[in-house]
Amino acid sequence: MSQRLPLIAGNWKMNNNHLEAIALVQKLAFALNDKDYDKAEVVVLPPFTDLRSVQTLVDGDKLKIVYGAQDISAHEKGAYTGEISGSMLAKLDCSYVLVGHSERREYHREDDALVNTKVKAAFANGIVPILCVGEGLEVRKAGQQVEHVLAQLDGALKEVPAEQAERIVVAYEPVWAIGTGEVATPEDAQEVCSAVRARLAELYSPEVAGAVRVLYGGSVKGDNAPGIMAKDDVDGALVGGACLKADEFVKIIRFGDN
Ligand SMILES: O=C[C@H](O)COP(=O)(O)O
Repeated sequence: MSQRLPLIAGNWKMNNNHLEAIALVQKLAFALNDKDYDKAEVVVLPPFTDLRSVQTLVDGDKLKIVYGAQDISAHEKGAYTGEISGSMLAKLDCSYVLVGHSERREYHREDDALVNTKVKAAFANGIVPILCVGEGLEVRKAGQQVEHVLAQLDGALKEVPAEQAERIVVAYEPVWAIGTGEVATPEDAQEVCSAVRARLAELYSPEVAGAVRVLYGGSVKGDNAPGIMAKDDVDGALVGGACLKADEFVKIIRFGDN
């Protein structure tokens, strides 16, 4: 049995203003109990404009909910209009940051080199990156998903030392399953998540590979979470649409237990 604590992260994407953020985190905190937090680390990833409100709420009410951001600048400071630096996120006590989400790769043309710089920027500021990888439909149809994901992983981890790599979280999100209701089967998730772990063992060591949490993301809901989470190399979920409703997110966090 793995010692890795499952991680269930809710990526709010561009949803919820700071007032709605407070309401959603309060609802979530009210619904969760100590048993839930023993079973999984619960993370929310709100938009930048919500982070200060979430920080104040989590601190003030001593909540066990952990939070982070959806992106980080590759730069530390300067004339980069619209960007948010790692040190700004660290000041807001962000524990995690998404890096290389497929929507960033698609709409903002982020490539593996930029993703690699962002991974390093996160670690430089004491923030754990949740590195997103995943193939599009054409790649899946060609049966090239493992090769594709491993190439993204290699690119993102270039020159990242083992003592940092062992803390990273990798989220396997097949692009064809994001927001489509088309969830990958537990076997599809296991195939790629186990390949990611094997590559981490090659790049670093079996210890690093054994420490890293590998998540699945893409149309995860309360009813399909238990099957996916039962797989050996799946250590949690990166949830989009279903994390916007507290009760559905709680179901995922409990993956099968009531
Ligand atoms: O970051 C989360 C993913 O993109 C999954 O989104 P989804 O659960 O709406 O498919």
